[in-house]
Amino acid sequence: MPDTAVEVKKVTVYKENQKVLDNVDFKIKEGESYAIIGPNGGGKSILLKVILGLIKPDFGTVEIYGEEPKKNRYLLGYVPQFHTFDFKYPITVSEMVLTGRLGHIGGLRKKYSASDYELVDEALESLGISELSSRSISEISGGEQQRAIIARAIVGKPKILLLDEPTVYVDSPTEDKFHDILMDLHKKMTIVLVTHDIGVLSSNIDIIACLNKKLYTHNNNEITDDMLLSAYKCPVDLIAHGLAHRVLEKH
Ligand SMILES: Nc1ncnc2c1ncn2[C@@H]1O[C@H](COP(=O)(O)OP(=O)(O)OP(=O)(O)O)[C@@H](O)[C@H]1O
Repeated sequence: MPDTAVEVKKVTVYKENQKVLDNVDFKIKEGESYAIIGPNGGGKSILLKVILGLIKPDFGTVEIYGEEPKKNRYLLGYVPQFHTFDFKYPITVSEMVLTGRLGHIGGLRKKYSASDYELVDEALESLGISELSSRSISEISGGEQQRAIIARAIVGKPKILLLDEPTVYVDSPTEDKFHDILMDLHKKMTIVLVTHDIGVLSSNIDIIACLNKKLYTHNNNEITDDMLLSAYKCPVDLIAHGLAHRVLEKH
């Protein structure tokens, strides 16, 4: 298997005649943790969907371990934005996590096997929520729901985990624990993280990029003034815990 996990080659995407990604070009090596920050509407969620193969670029290509995303989709785990989940749905935490195995039960079987249930137990344990397995998803806290979503994404044993704003709705003490969880997952898989929250971007993130239609990065974990100025189009100072950015000067 090639050691480049994700390769985004000169990708341009239009939505309603507007360019939302402009010639975005980068590689993520196997085992790297890659964070993408940027202003609202900058194209972060679209980029994740392009990597997942859910949106086909108008120009350019994406490769997951050298193949088009559709072919290697099973290597990807996806944690969508929290608000896309309906937590009023009457199922337990383990039933919700089990749905993450759906894409992996192929052929005529179409039934979960004992190993699917074992993988659910393993995922719940790695997220520290084993004791919640038989609780209803509507009756656990927001931070616990967030972990359940991540457990659902990793139960398919992905090699690459894509997370879209995983700390939204998570308070600061929970966020500290979330950070540990993220670093633990990073030992096992490549991480691609979209976030507004600079608190998550510790020194453990390998590469940080700013996205506002175009992608700006120095291929290291520094956020420099020129990256911010290019992406946010105004002088900004990123601050931790929730706020996307603080504008320093009138713009
Ligand atoms: N289905 C769609 N049809 C038309 N425009 C869309 C569609 N989806 C997204 N867009 C537009 O594409 C741009 C990028 O959207 P995207 O959701 O990727 O931004 P984002 O960086 O994830 O923003 P946020 O930080 O607010 O979540 C936005 O201007 C958005 O309005």
